Amino acid sequence: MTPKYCSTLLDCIRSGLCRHESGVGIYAPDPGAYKTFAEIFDPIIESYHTGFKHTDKHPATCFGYGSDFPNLDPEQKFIVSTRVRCARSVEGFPFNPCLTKRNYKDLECLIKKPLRALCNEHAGSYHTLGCMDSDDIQKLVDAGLLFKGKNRFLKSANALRYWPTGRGIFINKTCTFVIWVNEEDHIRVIALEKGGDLGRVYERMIVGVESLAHSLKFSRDARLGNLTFCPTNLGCTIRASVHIKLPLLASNRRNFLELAKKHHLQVRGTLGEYSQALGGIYDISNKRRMGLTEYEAVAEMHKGISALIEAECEESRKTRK
Ligand SMILES: Nc1ncnc2c1ncn2[C@@H]1O[C@H](COP(=O)(O)OP(=O)(O)OP(=O)(O)O)[C@@H](O)[C@H]1O
Ligand SMILES: NC(=[NH2+])NCCC[C@H](N)C(=O)O
Repeated sequence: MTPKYCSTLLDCIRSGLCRHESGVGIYAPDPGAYKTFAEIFDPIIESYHTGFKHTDKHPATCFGYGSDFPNLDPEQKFIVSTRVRCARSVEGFPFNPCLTKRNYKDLECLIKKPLRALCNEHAGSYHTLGCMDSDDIQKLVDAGLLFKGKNRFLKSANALRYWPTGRGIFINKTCTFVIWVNEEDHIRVIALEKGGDLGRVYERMIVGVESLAHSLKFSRDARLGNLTFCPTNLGCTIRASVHIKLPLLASNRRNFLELAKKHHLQVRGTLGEYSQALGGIYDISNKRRMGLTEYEAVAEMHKGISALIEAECEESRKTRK
């Protein structure tokens, strides 16, 4: 059992036991679980975040500068939109399965406070899920701005208790910066926009998460980096993605996935994890988040997406010959 919250191994693996289609199938009910059940978590972490061994230590935070990343698709031929997100947990609170109704309310209150101080392009408003109109919720979900409520993996992990208590979304005026509260993680900081200007989107996310860090203390482990509910999000927690059309490359699915894997990229469908590609639009992002700084994770994605675009252009040259 974990020291403070008495979480058991069953609490960790419940989602994998219930959902055999799981890719990972394990969550940490509280931060202590990563140490108490290291024997089961470490090999999973090592296999997901290729290259991060159980003897490795995650590096210190280094965001670097977005301006180092040139627009991935200046002619707007391939990329529909770009999004970068990171996750944070508030120190002193466990993760979803151990949170009480009171904890959810307290967390929401704590997180809401610094949001009022966000200014300029980050300025916006917070909406608590329980007070939102169902049509408005659906519109935000359809626009890819809000989490889908009933995620079967989260449900089987006991992570949807007291829903919608304490859950909510902060949105800026241009819908290019959002913060999710108490969904899978306590906090998800997300920046997104149309086109392929990864540097600009990343910079917007950095300013957002750094503003929150002025007033909130995040859970961090000396070896694992930022602590998150799912082991796939530990470390720098960054997922930098593009919605992209690569019709020639994607027509040979095996080669497409192999090339993506070579660049440590993950391919998802248009509507997120476990969805299908609609109209040939894929969600492609960096896969690993441990053993790399934030900057290195974004750089890995930038390099990989550039390589995929180059391969698509090469296919196009071949078909023209
Ligand atoms: N590049 C992108 N442009 C626009 N929308 C995006 C992009 N990438 C992801 N999205 C949208 O973000 C939403 C959330 O996606 P998804 O749940 O797959 O990933 P996530 O929020 O990063 O978290 P997790 O990896 O924990 O699932 C979806 O609606 C998806 O369509
Ligand atoms: N959103 C996430 N944490 N995704 C990664 C894992 C999702 C799910 N638990 C699985 O094992 O497939």
